[in-house]
Amino acid sequence: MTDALSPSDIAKRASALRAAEFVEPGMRVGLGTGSTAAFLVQRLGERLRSEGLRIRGVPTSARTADLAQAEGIEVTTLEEVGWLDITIDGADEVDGRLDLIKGGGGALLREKIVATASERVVIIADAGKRVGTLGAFPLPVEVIPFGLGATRRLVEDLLAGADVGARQVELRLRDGRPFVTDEGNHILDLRLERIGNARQLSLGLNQIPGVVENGLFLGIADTLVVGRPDGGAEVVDMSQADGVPFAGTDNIFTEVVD
Ligand SMILES: O=C(CO)[C@H](O)[C@H](O)COP(=O)(O)O
Repeated sequence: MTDALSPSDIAKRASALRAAEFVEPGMRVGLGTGSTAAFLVQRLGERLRSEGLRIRGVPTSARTADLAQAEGIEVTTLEEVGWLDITIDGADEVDGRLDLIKGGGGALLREKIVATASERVVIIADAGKRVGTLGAFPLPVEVIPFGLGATRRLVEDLLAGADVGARQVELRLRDGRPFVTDEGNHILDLRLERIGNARQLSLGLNQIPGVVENGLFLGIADTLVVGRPDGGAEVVDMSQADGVPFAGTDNIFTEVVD
């Protein structure tokens, strides 16, 4: 029922509906996590019922797995299918190079594994997720519970020497207790003034023992579908930029769909 949705949810849904058109019969599909990805899973369920669309879905979280199963989608594992034809997922921030911050929903580890094991990665979002520069959204970092205090201190030390300006490291809580990911880990949210060199920061974080993965998705997304509150969507495709992932926005092919 579109009428009951907020303008932002209508835009999220519009992006998901457009991206669902990229899914073809027989595909192995990575299914993202979050409210935008939930619209995608629902749409794929509708296509299954109306067109008999048969796909194999690899969910990036337990909640997406539950939703996909409820929609009648065949749920499998990355081990089972080996590689994916397409992954469609949301994001917390997207910049002009289609670099992302993800992990607001705490699923960044599986999301990054699934996305990097995909021929094509399509990001679905409302316009509010588009930014000039990544970094206003707190950067999630997944850490194992063992030695959490020491890992946190090493993360703080890294940030002290990085081009991030003022910084704060927070352990993500849920109901007053540390948030636990599907992999049994915790999340540190890094509130940063800026992300000077995203690639360097990502590499530095991942070198710290105890850090499992961080929410910077650099050079991973191929296509961005931005939904609008009027129900239309814009497709921004990096594959049209001569395969150069960091060519900047000038070379990016943009298609507006109403
Ligand atoms: O990265 C994610 C989960 O880990 C989500 O894709 C991201 O948080 C966006 O969520 P939503 O679609 O609800 O705005």
